[in-house]
Amino acid sequence: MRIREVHVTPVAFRDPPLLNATGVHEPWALRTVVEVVTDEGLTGLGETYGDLSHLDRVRAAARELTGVSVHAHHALYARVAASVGADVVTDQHGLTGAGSNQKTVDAVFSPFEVACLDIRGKAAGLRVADLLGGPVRDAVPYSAYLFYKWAGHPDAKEDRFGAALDPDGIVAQARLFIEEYGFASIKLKGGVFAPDEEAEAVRALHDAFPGLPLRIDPNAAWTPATSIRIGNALGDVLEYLEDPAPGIGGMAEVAARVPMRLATNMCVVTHDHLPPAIAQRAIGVLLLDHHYWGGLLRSAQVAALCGTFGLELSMHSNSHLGISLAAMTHLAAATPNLNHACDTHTPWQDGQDVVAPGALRFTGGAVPVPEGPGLGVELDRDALAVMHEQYRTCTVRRRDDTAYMRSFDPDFQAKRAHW
Ligand SMILES: O=C([O-])C(=O)C[C@H](O)[C@@H](O)C(=O)[O-]
Repeated sequence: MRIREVHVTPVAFRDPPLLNATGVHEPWALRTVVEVVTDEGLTGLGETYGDLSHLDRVRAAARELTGVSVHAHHALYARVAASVGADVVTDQHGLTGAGSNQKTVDAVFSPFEVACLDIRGKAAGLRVADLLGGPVRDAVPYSAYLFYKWAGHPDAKEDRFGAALDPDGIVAQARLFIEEYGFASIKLKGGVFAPDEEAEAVRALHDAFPGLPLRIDPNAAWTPATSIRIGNALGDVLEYLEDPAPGIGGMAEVAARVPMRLATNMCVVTHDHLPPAIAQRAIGVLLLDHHYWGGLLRSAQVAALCGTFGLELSMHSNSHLGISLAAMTHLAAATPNLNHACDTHTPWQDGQDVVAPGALRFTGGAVPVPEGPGLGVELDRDALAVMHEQYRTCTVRRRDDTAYMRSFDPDFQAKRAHW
């Protein structure tokens, strides 16, 4: 079964004013939907980032894939690598990679690989989780992914989540998420306010939801010294501390002096980062992400490596749509050594999606593995057209830590602490 054509469609959906260490989420989140169509008329779906340089690379790769078998994983990878201008190399363990361009190639390859697995599942009447070795859990637990947040942009309609700018606001947001989705663990995106204020919010969550596993992720905005201080102050409360300080060296310094494991989706994001991170004992938990680890099969290889080296596993997310949620759920369901609830931005989509409703739902904070063959989700073409039109016409597409944030609150930058 060979690839006959590939459609690449950039889309935009409303993203609320969530705050993180680099600024505020755009009013629009950008994604790219990939449809791979075979000579037998089967279509597979993939989803990836929507920024322009990545989109250009995905489009260039798409043009090179006609005629490749959907079963030819390595040939597909080689074609994508060539389109990015990288040579495929095989290391002493037989693992293929793309040398110094590997991170770029892996990210471009991912949506095509997911789409081919979707097709292979549809052709065989099997779920993607079955193709990955079979699910070891029927439903995948996700965490309540909390953000400090403005109430809403003055130009946008008010959203139902309201503002969260202090511990009370964060606890109220958690309550909403838990009531609606049943989440049984909580992650707070930090790096926005002073570390001690954020630690106070974590304490408030601990008091409000005793027993629920908690994490905070300041996206490497803290120095190692601050990370060590906050890590020790929250030693009795955190399940893990995510990316407190920058770099493998910084993380290793912190890891040696705090009681909990450190997790990352920032300092270990490609194969080359694993040996130094393991040698320096910089991390205890890897946040897997098939969007940049090169799709589902390559992520499963990384998961196995983590098992070998005693690293625990969780899963990372950026703003995403249902195709990615389905892919993440199949991967997590078929990963025996996944130890922690996965991240997802799904609640922040607030119902906007390119997949038809019904196949993906949260129950008790978990998403049951979709039942249909392949990914088990269908494209909603009307929604795709609307979101593509939004992409074509939306104007503010870039994070701007000054102008856009000042449009919410002229004093915001002055209020930001320096750590
Ligand atoms: O560290 C993380 O979890 C992320 O990088 C996920 C997202 O990019 C998060 O920071 C966000 O959406 O602002």
